[in-house]
Amino acid sequence: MSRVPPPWPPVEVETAHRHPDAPPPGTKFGPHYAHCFGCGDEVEHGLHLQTEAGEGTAIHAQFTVTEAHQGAPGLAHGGLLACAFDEALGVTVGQQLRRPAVTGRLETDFLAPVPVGSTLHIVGTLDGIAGRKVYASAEGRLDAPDGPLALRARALFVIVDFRHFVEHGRAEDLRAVAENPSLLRQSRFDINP
Ligand SMILES: CCCCCCCCCCCCCC(=O)SCCNC(=O)CCNC(=O)[C@H](O)C(C)(C)COP(=O)(O)OP(=O)(O)OC[C@H]1O[C@@H](n2cnc3c(N)ncnc32)[C@H](O)[C@@H]1OP(=O)(O)O
Repeated sequence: MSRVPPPWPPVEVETAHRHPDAPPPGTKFGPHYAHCFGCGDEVEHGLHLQTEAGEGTAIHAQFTVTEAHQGAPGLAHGGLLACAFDEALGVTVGQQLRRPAVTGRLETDFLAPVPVGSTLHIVGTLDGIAGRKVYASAEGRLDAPDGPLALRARALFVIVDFRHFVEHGRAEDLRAVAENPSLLRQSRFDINP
């Protein structure tokens, strides 16, 4: 079977520039929502993905695979690894463009097994923008920023209005955030960037 992926981005795009207010390289982001499975600090067995701004549109992310993340004995579950890329790419789009966006499509190439105890180092970047469609991709390496390549991912994010979250979120969770806004750990996006 050929491992040559189809052309990327799949449509004609404009260059995606980092927003003038995007945090400078080296800025650590911390979780965006306490109960986010990808980064939340109140999710006991979540990924606790750590993210930091890189150069240009890059975001650097990492997480350590624990026993709670297994699929096969001693190996990370593939869906959890895809989740880490969804989160890392979501932060790439959200922080570098300063626009709310959701994943429309995510594809992942699993190139090498990822054992429990290893730390996955992910770098995500923006690849282009076409209207509301934002294309981004990432690579994940084992145990060091220049370690063996274990995964690649490509994603389409679709820019949405904030109403998306209010209209679709479960009422009791929205209420909990309204009562305790610090559950959203980061300041809101510019609505009109
Ligand atoms: C302060 C800063 C804080 C930062 C914090 C960051 C936190 C980040 C946390 C991250 C957490 C992790 C992130 C998460 O977990 S996000 C959660 C997971 N994702 C979702 O729940 C999204 C569910 N889907 C939807 O809500 C809708 O389908 C959306 C909104 C995506 C589009 O519905 P909408 O009705 O609005 O628009 P549209 O249908 O006209 O589509 C628009 C365009 O897009 C194209 N299209 C759509 N889908 C696909 C597809 N599959 N393949 C190819 N193309 C696709 C479509 O053809 C069209 O193109 P065109 O016809 O215009 O050419």
